[in-house]
Amino acid sequence: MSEARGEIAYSASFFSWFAEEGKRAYGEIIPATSPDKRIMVSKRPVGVAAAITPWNFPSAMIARKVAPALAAGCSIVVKPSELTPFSALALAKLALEVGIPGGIFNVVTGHAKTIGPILTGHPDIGKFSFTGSTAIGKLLTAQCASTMKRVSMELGGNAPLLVFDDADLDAAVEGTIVSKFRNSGQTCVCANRILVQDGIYDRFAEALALRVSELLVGNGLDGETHQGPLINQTSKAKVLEHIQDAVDKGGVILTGGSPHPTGELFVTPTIITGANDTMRIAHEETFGPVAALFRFKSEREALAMANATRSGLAAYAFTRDLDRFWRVSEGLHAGMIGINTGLISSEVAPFGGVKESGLGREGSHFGLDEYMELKMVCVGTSMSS
Ligand SMILES: NC(=O)c1ccc[n+]([C@@H]2O[C@H](COP(=O)([O-])OP(=O)(O)OC[C@H]3O[C@@H](n4cnc5c(N)ncnc54)[C@H](O)[C@@H]3O)[C@@H](O)[C@H]2O)c1
Ligand SMILES: O=CCCC(=O)O
Repeated sequence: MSEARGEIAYSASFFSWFAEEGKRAYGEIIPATSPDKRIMVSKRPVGVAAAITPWNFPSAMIARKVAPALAAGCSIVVKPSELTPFSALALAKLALEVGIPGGIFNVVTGHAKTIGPILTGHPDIGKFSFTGSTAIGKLLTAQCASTMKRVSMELGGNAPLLVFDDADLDAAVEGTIVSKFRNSGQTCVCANRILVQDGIYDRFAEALALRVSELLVGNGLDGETHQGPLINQTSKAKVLEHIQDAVDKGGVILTGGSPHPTGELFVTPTIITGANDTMRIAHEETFGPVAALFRFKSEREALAMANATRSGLAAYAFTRDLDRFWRVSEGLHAGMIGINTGLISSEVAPFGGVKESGLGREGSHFGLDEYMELKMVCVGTSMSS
């Protein structure tokens, strides 16, 4: 319940922010190369936008697209995940109630493979924005090519979280909990690989395992609960497979490691030490409450391990060394870097990835540009200055 309340406040923040930012969609006057010309650039709405969104954060992932689309002057059609259609319908109903005219914010629920090609292939749709898995993102990007739509892709991650010997241990433990266990490990920016330097590894593992074993797993409607269920059986099976695979390849479970008795979709928050590169958890997004701890010796080795992935959404590092902060934040290949924090998302900051984690940004003034085109007007004039 507390996560859900947080998500709704987060969703609302995008509407407030973009409602203001729409006022600042300024163009430019550019000095021309000859005295008898004037050059004006304005920002225009890209036209009808379409979006397909995932089940995790079923309101916020829609708000991050609809708010800038409306601020830019676009109407939008959203197809939410079939697992969470009601959040989208509730948002559309609220839009009507606050006076947004019918037909501006539209929701279509139904069969993804039927609706998808219409949204990606319709010539009257100027912009397609997707949040979801990398595999589906690639498919939909290819579909958009036929009409050369503007595309935004917010895709999967495999975030590294680096803990250096000089880190504040308590801050690193708390930051890891926030990053790894938010929404029971089901966020695209969740730390997926925890890389810990040799000198602090054992102390960090012990302190993290203690804190994680104290997390309260239970019915999400109980106010005190920290960890709720996974979305479905497929997701739970994948999480348990990652745990088993890690154990088979030499990993040691410090806490958790099994389903949780609360209900059939629950997994006990898990810490695994001795993680290595042969494990599935090193290469695949786990999307569940499992933290695998890899060991490294040098900063150079840590950066090489962190960047050895085709994903590039978020990355985190815990250090108190100022020079290291600069080297690491510049050396990590990700669209978003958290230094000494596990929580990086907000409506004012650009959210998005590099490499196969996607294209484009949501939030901030960059997020508004995703729904606007530049139009240049070059004017001939008899005035020479
Ligand atoms: N980068 C981000 O901002 C961000 C945010 C949230 C989630 N994600 C990613 O989303 C994934 C989890 O969400 P998911 O399981 O819903 O992802 P998913 O890719 O399975 O589904 C996302 C959406 O695509 C639709 N879809 C599936 N197949 C389709 C097809 N063939 N044609 C058209 N639409 C299709 C689904 O119905 C759903 O609405 C994770 O990989 C996570 O990292 C990324
Ligand atoms: O799951 C991805 C979105 C979570 C966030 O906005 O921080």
